[in-house]
Amino acid sequence: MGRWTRGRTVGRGSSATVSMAFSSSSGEVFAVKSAEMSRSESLQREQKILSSISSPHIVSYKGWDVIVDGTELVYNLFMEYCPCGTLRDAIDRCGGWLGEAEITRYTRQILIGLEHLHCLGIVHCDVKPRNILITEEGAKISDFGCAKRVEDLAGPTVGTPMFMAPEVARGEGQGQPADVWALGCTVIEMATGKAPWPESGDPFSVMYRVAYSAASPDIPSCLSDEAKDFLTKCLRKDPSERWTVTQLLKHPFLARLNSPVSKQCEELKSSSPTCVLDHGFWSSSSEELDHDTVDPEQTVLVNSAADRIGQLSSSSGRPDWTWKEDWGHWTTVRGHFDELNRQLSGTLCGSDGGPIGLSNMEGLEITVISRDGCKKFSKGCKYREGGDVISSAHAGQHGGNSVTLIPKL
Ligand SMILES: Nc1ncnc2c1ncn2[C@@H]1O[C@H](COP(=O)(O)OP(=O)(O)OP(=O)(O)O)[C@@H](O)[C@H]1O
Repeated sequence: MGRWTRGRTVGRGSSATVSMAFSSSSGEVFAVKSAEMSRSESLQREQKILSSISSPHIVSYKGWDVIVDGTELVYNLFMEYCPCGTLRDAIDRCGGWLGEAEITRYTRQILIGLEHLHCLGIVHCDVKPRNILITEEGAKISDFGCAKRVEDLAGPTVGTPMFMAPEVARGEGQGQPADVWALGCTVIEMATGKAPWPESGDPFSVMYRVAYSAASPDIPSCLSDEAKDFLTKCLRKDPSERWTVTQLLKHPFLARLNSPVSKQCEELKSSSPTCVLDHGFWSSSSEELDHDTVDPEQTVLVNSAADRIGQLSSSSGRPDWTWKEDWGHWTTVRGHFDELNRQLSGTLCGSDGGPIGLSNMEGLEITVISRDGCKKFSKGCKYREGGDVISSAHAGQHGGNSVTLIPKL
């Protein structure tokens, strides 16, 4: 990647921090996922997997490096920057659930990405809306920190309780059918705004229920018959009976790409707040995870033997679930962005390549580049809000060009 500059933090997970970044040599904007070298094992595993795959529906790999930060070595994984956030953010922006046409489109795109992975003998192991990124080209699978090759499936079980297939929750194995189950759960979250088992409480109860009860996730009644049938094929309890991604890509549900949103969902949507997409990508606030509670939608690492779920199951010999200590949380950038965007609309002027006036901004030095040509327009502009807030912005008065501001650190 050559010389590059770190920008605004756009997300934090349990293992790493993701920031925007900017290449000084090419002008390219990309994302960098960073972890201290001593805690970068999962990031390095992610690098190995991501560097071996290429699909329009998987986030693109751009390289890696190690840098010295003070006394620490930091491992960095570079990938394409996805400016529209995650699928969970998209659900929130649209008032809490998506219409069936959007669900169909995203589901097909996720399946295309999964088919590529599965053909290469890789299991993602943590498919969920928070790990699907949205770009202008649609949905892209991201976060390969839990991914495994089928020949290495013996390692610890990983995943997110509410999206775990029964065989995974029982500790019996985590093959490609587990990704299909998690895709079914993702469809449920797109349709209802909630992951399956919303009433089950803490993650241990969720996993116990998934593993040992006869219950299946509720199929949203607002979905069409084709969508419901698609879900039943994803959510078969026996992994050997679950459809494969290749079979699912041929399911009639996905042939209905231009179908109207089902009536009940349409009614629900029309009685909900206006879709905030109308107001621009970054105007809504995102959900912050509560650090003090264990969130069943958070990725967990499940080690060996039998304590916690064993307490719930009352019988011995059941698997023990050990959680990652460091839960991480989302960083909200949108409040800052809104302010930044307003200032930009008022102050940007000139045409492509011409001068840009940002004179009423003070504080952080920034570089302005266009998103289309990644061309530098101006250096040393000042941004009033302070901090390293920078994200993509739409500058209406700048010939309709989108511009990206990169902090000069
Ligand atoms: N390429 C990207 N472009 C834009 N934002 C991204 C990108 N990759 C990640 N993010 C943001 O950073 C957040 C954390 O990234 P990611 O899920 O990969 O981290 P993690 O540490 O592996 O998380 P987890 O706790 O699920 O293991 C994402 O949810 C998303 O909001």
